[in-house]
Amino acid sequence: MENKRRRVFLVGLANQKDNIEYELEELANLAEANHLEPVESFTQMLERPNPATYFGKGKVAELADHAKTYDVDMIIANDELTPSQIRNLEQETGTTVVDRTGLILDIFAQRAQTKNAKLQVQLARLQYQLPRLRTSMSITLDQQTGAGGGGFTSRGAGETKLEQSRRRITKQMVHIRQELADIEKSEGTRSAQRQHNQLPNVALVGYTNAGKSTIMNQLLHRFGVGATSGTTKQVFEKDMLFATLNTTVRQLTLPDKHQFLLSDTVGFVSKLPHNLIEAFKSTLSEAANADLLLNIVDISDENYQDMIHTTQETLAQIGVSGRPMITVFNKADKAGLPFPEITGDNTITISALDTTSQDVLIDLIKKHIFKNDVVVKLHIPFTQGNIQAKLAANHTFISENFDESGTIIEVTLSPDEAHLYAPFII
Ligand SMILES: Nc1nc2c(ncn2[C@@H]2O[C@H](COP(=O)(O)OP(=O)(O)OP(=O)(O)O)[C@@H](O)[C@H]2O)c(=O)[nH]1
Ligand SMILES: [Mg+2]
Repeated sequence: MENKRRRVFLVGLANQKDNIEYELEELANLAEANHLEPVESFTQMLERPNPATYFGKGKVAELADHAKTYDVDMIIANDELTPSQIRNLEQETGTTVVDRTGLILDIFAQRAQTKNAKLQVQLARLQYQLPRLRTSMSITLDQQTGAGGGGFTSRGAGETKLEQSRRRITKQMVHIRQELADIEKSEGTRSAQRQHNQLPNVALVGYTNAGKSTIMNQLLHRFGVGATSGTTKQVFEKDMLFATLNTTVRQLTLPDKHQFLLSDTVGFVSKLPHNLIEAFKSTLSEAANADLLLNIVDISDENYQDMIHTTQETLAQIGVSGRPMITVFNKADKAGLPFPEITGDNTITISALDTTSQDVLIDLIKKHIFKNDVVVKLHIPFTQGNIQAKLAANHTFISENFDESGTIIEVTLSPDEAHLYAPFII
């Protein structure tokens, strides 16, 4: 019976503000990503969670009944619960209770590949576990076996043992923070180099599974380092939640020699755990520092409006606000919508795999990041051939003529470059 998936009951509170149907659908997807089988859901209209039992008193009894009727192995709550809410609910229902945060942390733990991502997830998990050491029947979901219970069952442990566990976890957290700081130091150097490079920075952000990595790969394939020889390194893309956990930054060079940096980032989901956001802050700084955000939206998903809302909320949570943004409605092929199509200044509908879509997207990106570029005429004396060579390496000239003392070049420059070459402008 090793492959039998555990049956879970999804429970949540509905209020005026949130769209509970969508959130429960999301929760079901998260559960499935964790190899669990959602069998039923249960909601209560309640503006605020009951501090002791999450649901109101009468509802808890009803929930206990339902849990028996449906013979579930686990109850999953749509919000992050306090340690005592988990304990009380488990007592009254006789069933293991896991919350949304625990579920998301477990998915992240499964997905983490790089050392950085592994450390970040581990830190977030430890932070989550620390106040819950004694409270849950089973905090970790054992992915391999799909069996109930896991590493952190310290219920009934003596006080000293609990103290020991707390101390061990705190020590581990200090250690991980140190390791992360070391990694960041070396990466910080890299990003400082990039800043020196002064290339515009464009970041792909958005809901998980929207197609961010696919777009990144398509553009890398055409304009990335090694594109001409077909040796571009690709990022991981897959039809699953949270395929990407670490940020990848790459340089793109367009046929007109314009260059910019493109970064692929971790996807969002509503109520992304606070601990994860904290742990992933340095990873997400790429988006925070971007000159332009591309908000990738899966237009073929009927909940796409909620997903846009989730992305906006998460960006605000990580402190990204007021950045120029293009909304990219992706997967138009799947949605049966015409593509590519531009609406206004900053909305575009595309299919990631379609070359024309990619071209139109690139043009729109260029309009934003190179909008302050100016066309100038330069007179470069023959004695300064090195300057002309440098310009030619990074620009396509609009025109090139000669007089008796030098070359007259018409070219598009960024404001910084225009400043740099000011002595030659005629
Ligand atoms: N039909 C269709 N499928 C697409 C398109 N773009 C991406 N996909 C598919 O959508 C799935 C998810 O794509 P990813 O690029 O991994 O999505 P992501 O936004 O990077 O997801 P996370 O890393 O989990 O946040 C993959 O199976 C892609 O092949 C598209 O334009 N049309
Ligand atoms: Mg991805």
